[in-house]
Amino acid sequence: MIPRPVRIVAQLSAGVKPMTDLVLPKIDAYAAAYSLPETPIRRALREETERTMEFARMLVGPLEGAFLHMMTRLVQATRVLEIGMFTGYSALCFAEALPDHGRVTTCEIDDASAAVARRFFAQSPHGRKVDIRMGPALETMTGLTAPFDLIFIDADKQNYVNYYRRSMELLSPRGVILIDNVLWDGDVLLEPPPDERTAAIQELNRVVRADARVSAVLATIRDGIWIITPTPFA
Ligand SMILES: C[S@@+](CC[C@H](N)C(=O)[O-])C[C@H]1O[C@@H](n2cnc3c(N)ncnc32)[C@H](O)[C@@H]1O
Repeated sequence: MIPRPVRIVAQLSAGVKPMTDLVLPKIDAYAAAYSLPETPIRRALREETERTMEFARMLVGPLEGAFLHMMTRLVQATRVLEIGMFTGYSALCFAEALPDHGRVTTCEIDDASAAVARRFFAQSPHGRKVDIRMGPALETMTGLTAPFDLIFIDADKQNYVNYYRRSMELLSPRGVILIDNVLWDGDVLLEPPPDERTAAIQELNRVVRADARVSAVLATIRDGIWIITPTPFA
């Protein structure tokens, strides 16, 4: 068990900060209400996370969760890689969308978060599809073999460019990379960047924009999500 101060530093390094809402909460709630519904087990996980965990806002929530579920189906994924599991909400979104033989490999460094995730995965018929890899995600990614159909990057911002580069090596030719928080609460507009994490996200956005191997859309869902396919813009 990682001691609590270390755990807090780990979570802070994931890039938590008090978010304002780029999208009005009532608009987000409206969009979520008209989208794929949140399953009862995910709702219970979200509510427990909000009650018991610091930085519960790291969890993607119902609307982005519906988006992740839809993307998993659109690319007909069987192998999903997630960088940054937290209490397992987004991992469950993927698992629920995968066929029976599908698998989510998810990376996490915080034992307390993983303990919550394991408890909820055990209650879900889809939980057996989730393979948790504890430890620094870059090290885990080094040991993984391609191809993954969908890769979701949602961990420490300072490593975003490294995660993106390794993801491009692991991605299936028909796959998609999704990267979360790439508007960083609007701070991507600030020049000079106020801190290292903002600078890291600005750098990632420049790297993706300049990458001639991919087509990419920076979608303004929640805190901004890159949708990237390994197909050059013709
Ligand atoms: C934004 S949260 C993930 C939220 C999750 N995707 C969800 O929607 O429920 C980021 C997570 O990444 C983890 N993390 C931070 N640095 C990491 C690293 N180097 N390797 C693996 N996990 C890391 C943190 O402990 C945290 O739980």
